[in-house]
Amino acid sequence: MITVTNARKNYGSFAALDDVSLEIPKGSLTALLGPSGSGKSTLLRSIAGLETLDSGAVTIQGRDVTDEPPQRRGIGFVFQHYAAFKHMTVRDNVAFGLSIRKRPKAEIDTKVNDLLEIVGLEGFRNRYPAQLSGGQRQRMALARALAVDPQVLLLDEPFGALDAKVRTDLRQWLRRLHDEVHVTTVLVTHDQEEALDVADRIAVLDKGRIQQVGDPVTLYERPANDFVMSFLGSVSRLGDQLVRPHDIVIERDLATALALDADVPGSPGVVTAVVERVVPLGFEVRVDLRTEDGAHFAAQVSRRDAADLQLHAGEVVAARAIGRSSVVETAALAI
Ligand SMILES: Nc1ncnc2c1ncn2[C@@H]1O[C@H](COP(=O)(O)OP(=O)(O)OP(=O)(O)O)[C@@H](O)[C@H]1O
Repeated sequence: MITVTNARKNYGSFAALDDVSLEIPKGSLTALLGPSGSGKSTLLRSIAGLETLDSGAVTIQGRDVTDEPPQRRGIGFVFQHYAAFKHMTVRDNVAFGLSIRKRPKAEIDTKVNDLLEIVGLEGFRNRYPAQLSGGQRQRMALARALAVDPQVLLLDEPFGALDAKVRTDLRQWLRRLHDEVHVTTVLVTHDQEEALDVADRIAVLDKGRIQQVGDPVTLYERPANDFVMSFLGSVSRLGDQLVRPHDIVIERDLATALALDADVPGSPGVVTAVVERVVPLGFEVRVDLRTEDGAHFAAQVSRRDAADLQLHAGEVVAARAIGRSSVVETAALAI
């Protein structure tokens, strides 16, 4: 387990970490998720010992490491842009940490072979970093970080510089790797889909503060505040409520919508709006809407519902939200 207690870090008068406390369970894959400048990297680097906290404490597996240098914290670190030794082969790059610790050659060979297999680079051991793709370089970086059996693996946007397809492949690969090696892993990302996809737990940061910590389902279904809700997925604003575009049911009968609305306590009520666009998104259809007072929002419905409803631009609809994180229903009124 990693604990961070009351961590503060200021740059001048700017608080990059503003009293952050966090527990990262042993063996978990925890994502630090937040927008640019929210303090994710500062928090990760403080766990690594690459930043010194102004106040607060960090423990790793029960040991207070607040005043320990990075090399004594038992961590492996992978950055967005991996600084590989260009003149060394993949094998030597992965072996580096073991070689400087003067491990016996046979042990190094076995370990490096195992790691290259785990990261799927067995056939690349004699190549140089320049002869690898970006994704392969990041996998080499992970093998190198894992070589010294770290207690904790810290990843700062490790796939941030890669294109979308490689990113998606690598995050699924990282999840499988984690299930295999079980090393406590902390992943910094600004990509909510990446966090929801790979992490067991997500800590959402904004303005140097933790907004919520929980498993992906809890954060998505029961966000602690509007910031978390908006950051973890698209939202529509209906009246003064935030709702997920998915949580919208469209009917063509306004009277039914009003009757349903009356049954739901806490509903923000029926909002009438004009359909602006009907956008096919593959499995689903997004319906862009505009309320009478000019506010834009979107509903997302299944292709089948969209086909049944035969919605067209220009029609007046009535949107109904029954709760910020529960089902929202929209009734359409043909004109
Ligand atoms: N060495 C520094 N000197 C001054 N300000 C800094 C320094 N390092 C970080 N900051 C500031 O602290 C804030 C938090 O930075 P941090 O890198 O932790 O954010 P982040 O959430 O990781 O953002 P990003 O996703 O853009 O990397 C930012 O506003 C940044 O400008």
